[in-house]
Amino acid sequence: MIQIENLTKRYGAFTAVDDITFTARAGRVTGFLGPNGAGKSTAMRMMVGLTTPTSGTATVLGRPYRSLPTPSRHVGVMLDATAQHPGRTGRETLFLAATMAGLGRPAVDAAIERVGLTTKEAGRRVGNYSLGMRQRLGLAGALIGDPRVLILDEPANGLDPAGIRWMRGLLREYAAQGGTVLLSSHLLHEVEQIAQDLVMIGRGRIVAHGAKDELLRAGGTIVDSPDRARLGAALEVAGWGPSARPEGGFVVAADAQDVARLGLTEQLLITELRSAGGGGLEDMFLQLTADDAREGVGNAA
Ligand SMILES: Nc1ncnc2c1ncn2[C@@H]1O[C@H](COP(=O)(O)OP(=O)(O)OP(=O)(O)O)[C@@H](O)[C@H]1O
Repeated sequence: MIQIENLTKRYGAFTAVDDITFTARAGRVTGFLGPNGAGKSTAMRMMVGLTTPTSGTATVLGRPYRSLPTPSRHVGVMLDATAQHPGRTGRETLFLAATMAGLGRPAVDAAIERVGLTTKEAGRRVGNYSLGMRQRLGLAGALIGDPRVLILDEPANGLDPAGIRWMRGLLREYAAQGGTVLLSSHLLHEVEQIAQDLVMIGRGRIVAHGAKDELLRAGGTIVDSPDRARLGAALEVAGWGPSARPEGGFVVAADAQDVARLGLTEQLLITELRSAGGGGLEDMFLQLTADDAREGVGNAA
């Protein structure tokens, strides 16, 4: 479990992370989502003791990361997959990580196998790796000590669709066995498929968090009928704040079942009824972060 309480980081007058509080639970994959510059990396660096918070606390398995004995046996961390030494082979890189964790060659072999690098690839210099291979190597490094918590900054970056599917399987299985996974991304659809819980951050602040399914439901329901005028009026009366979609029909803040029931009572033929789903969440995400996207602005000098 990772517990973040009122965590804040200021650089001079600029607040990179602004009083965030959330918990990433064991047995779940938590997606940490936000546009570029939202404060995800800064928050993650504070979680693993690389950046000192201005105020607030971050604990992993009930303790500050820095006070964990042999941290990599408890928490697997991948913050920047491009930071690995280009002159070392993948195997050498992992051997160093294993040694620091007090482990030997079998742990290296197991990690290489777990992330699907071939023996030949593991023997190549990291400088010649593709970004996707570096991500796999980074993940192998994070997993080497068989930790109960994983903290991964943009782990899907550079992976092709097959690679993303593979990683999704690996992380879901890891969580299903009781592990805690916190992973960041600026791409909603990437996280949406992996995570069960979401924490959305914009301009250093949490703008929404909770179970993904609940947030998706909050994205609303799409409904349409050949008698749109009457449908619109009925939805309005029901108080579900219908908004007309350019492609036809309405998005409403209600469950599909409630909307279907309304159709029945009002004797309206419903020809489309579905969750706004990922689209709804994407809209919500963009709306929530629209004022907060800070691409190229607000950085402390
Ligand atoms: N050492 C620092 N000094 C000053 N500003 C910093 C420092 N580190 C980060 N920042 C600023 O804090 C803000 C948040 O950065 P951070 O890297 O945490 O965002 P992010 O959400 O991880 O973004 P991305 O998706 O682009 O990686 C940015 O505006 C960044 O420029």
